[in-house]
Amino acid sequence: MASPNSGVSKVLIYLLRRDLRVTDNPVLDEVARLYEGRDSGEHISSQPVPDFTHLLPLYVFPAQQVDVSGFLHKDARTRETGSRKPYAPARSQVGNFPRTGPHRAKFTAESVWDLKQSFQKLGSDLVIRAGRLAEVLDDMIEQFERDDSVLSTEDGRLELVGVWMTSDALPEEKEDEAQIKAVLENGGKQFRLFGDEKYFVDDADLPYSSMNELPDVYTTFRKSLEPLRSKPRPVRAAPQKGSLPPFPTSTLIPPQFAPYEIPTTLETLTERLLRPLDLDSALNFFNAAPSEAHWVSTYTAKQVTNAHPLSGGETRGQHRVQHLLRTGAMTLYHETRNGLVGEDFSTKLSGYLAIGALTARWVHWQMHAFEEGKIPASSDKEADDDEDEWKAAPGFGGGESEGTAGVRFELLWRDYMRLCAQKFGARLFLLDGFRGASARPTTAGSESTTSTITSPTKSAPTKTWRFLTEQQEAESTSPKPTTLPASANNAPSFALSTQQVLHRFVTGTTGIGLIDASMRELAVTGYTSNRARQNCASFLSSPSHLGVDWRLGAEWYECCLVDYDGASNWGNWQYVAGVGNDPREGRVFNPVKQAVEYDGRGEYVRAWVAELREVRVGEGGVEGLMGVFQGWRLEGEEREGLEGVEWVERPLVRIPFEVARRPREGGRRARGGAVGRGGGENRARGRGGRGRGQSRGGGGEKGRGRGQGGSRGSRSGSRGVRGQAE
Ligand SMILES: Cc1cc2nc3c(=O)[nH]c(=O)nc-3n(C[C@H](O)[C@H](O)[C@H](O)COP(=O)(O)OP(=O)(O)OC[C@H]3O[C@@H](n4cnc5c(N)ncnc54)[C@H](O)[C@@H]3O)c2cc1C
Repeated sequence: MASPNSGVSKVLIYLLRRDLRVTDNPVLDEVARLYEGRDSGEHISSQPVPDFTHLLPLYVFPAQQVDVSGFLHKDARTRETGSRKPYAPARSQVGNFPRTGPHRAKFTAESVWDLKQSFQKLGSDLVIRAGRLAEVLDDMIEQFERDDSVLSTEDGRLELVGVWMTSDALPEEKEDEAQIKAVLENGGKQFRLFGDEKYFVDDADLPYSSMNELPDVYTTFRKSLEPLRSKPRPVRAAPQKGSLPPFPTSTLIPPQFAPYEIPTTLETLTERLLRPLDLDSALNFFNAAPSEAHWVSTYTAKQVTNAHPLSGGETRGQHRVQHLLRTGAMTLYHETRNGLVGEDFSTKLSGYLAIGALTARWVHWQMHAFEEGKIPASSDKEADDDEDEWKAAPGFGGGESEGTAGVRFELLWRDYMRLCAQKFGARLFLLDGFRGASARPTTAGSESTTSTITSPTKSAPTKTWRFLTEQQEAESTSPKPTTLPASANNAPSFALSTQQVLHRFVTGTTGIGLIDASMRELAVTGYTSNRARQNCASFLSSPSHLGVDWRLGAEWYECCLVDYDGASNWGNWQYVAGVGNDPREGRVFNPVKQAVEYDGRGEYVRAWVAELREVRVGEGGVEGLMGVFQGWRLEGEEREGLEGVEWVERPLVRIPFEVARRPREGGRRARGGAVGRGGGENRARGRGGRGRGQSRGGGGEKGRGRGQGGSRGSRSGSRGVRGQAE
């Protein structure tokens, strides 16, 4: 190792993307190991070690994914190298939506800032830039190397020795990696890609010699890895103060290239990111967000709150895990996970996992410690380790519970989605999905799987889609309907363009309560539950409902979700749209039946569809809620004040659905459930049936481990429900 004081600082850049953490971080672990001269013989790679004296952690807001126009300098100055043309706004391909909406922009800013503070606590720092990744690095190298650079001062000079970064499974990120590699290697610098270790099972422990062997069915994949509790590798320790090489003299670090400038506080960073993202004016129904003043319920005093009020960052993510364990929410997860209202019905860890602020195996080991009766160690010293409180937590020291096992089960879904993305490459984004008969074999991006990928075992059934533009329609080979399906709509003369249908879908004005509640919640908070996501995805894509090109839904989710993760989002959309890895053909969610089962008091729908809050549902139980679940069914006095409301008068779809009385002792009825005739995806499995060996889907089956109707299911007792499809 060269001495830090030799005048020339040999700089290694650690370029961070979706690995925004210091704990359980393979790159930092390796850097610290080399810097400290530790050699346990466990080096991550056999590549030559560059001679570095300083570490420069770098995060770049990627201009193709995030609109960076808010960073434009108001008097864009021109440097000698010439000012660059500003980047075009980052928009999605099919629907032209902003690729990163306000919720994730804010969450990302918080995560980046938290990381910066963590590096500062370690005696280092994080440099923030904006642009295309390879261009930012290219510019930095050029600045480093110019002899006449204003950066070469009596303080010394920086010399870049290499760039290390974590690999990613998606094609766009792979392209970035290839471009960065080319830039580095042209300049004679080292480029090193580390495995992405934020997942549950390490790549090296998968029982496949190539991605071609990855099963097309999740259950088969899961079974090949059971028992899940024994699968994750140990976490890598967080670096300690002094264990990382020093941060280079900041005056020597090349500035952000023109015409952009980088804000210097979290507040301004967030403000600049949000500046171009004016979702509110596009969706001016936002005043429909639940507020206590509007919340009227004769059934419950529970107030509806934002289900995802969480801020970004590793520190907050670690707190969240500790909170879930300490309150028993993780232990009870199997009972609550299909909830729709509240903060703790599910873990809400997805945002932290997506951005790499937490790793799935870190979550596993926290649960493991808890299960073994040990207070999980947190790197956050502020956490209050009140021993008595921990000991009183449900499940503490009780071994693996149904709840913690359920969380492991879900975390593995995330692994599976990512491996599918790796296996099928760009097919993740194709209309006919993984199953696409028309898709050409793709070369997977992974270095370990460069072989040509064959089609999955099942080909895509022929589907009809409504497209947004004539051009998209012309480019597609599938048959296209021109109006909404008359049978479902029940109003054949009512023909809207796809654009109008899509607008009503994303603004939560379809006329189907569960869908509208979820789409409004998504736009307002950046989160909606898995149950609601499945229903919305099915409703948009199914030919018996809207039959719209599912990629538009996936893109809208990409825009809005705080927890957007390319593989999980597009993989789940494919799954529900019937072009992905769902082994069952033609499954359709009936959002009215689902509302009856999972929102049996109408709390969720009435929280988010403010127009329905005043509707009196009487004592009619589920029957009385039919007008909440489909506004057009409101009659007489119930309809007062809603005359002329477009989605009440002319819903996009009318779903025939009746509530049938059943003798109490007769039909099959699950705990708290409203179900007489069970729909396929929600069949009762009883408390104990956590579902090992049961088939369920990423976008689909979530009924395991809880009665049909779920912990928040209808309390309608002796009533059964009948409806179309499921
Ligand atoms: C149409 C659709 C789109 C989706 N888009 C995304 C997305 O962009 N990002 C994302 O993280 N999840 C996505 N999911 C999966 C799932 O809905 C979310 O992970 C979950 O709702 C997040 O809430 P949670 O953290 O409380 O989940 P929990 O129920 O607490 O689950 C724990 C963790 O397991 C993982 N997980 C759970 N279910 C799935 C699943 N089906 N697929 C992959 N991972 C899963 C998540 O990391 C989650 O944080 C999508 C699902 C559907 C049906």
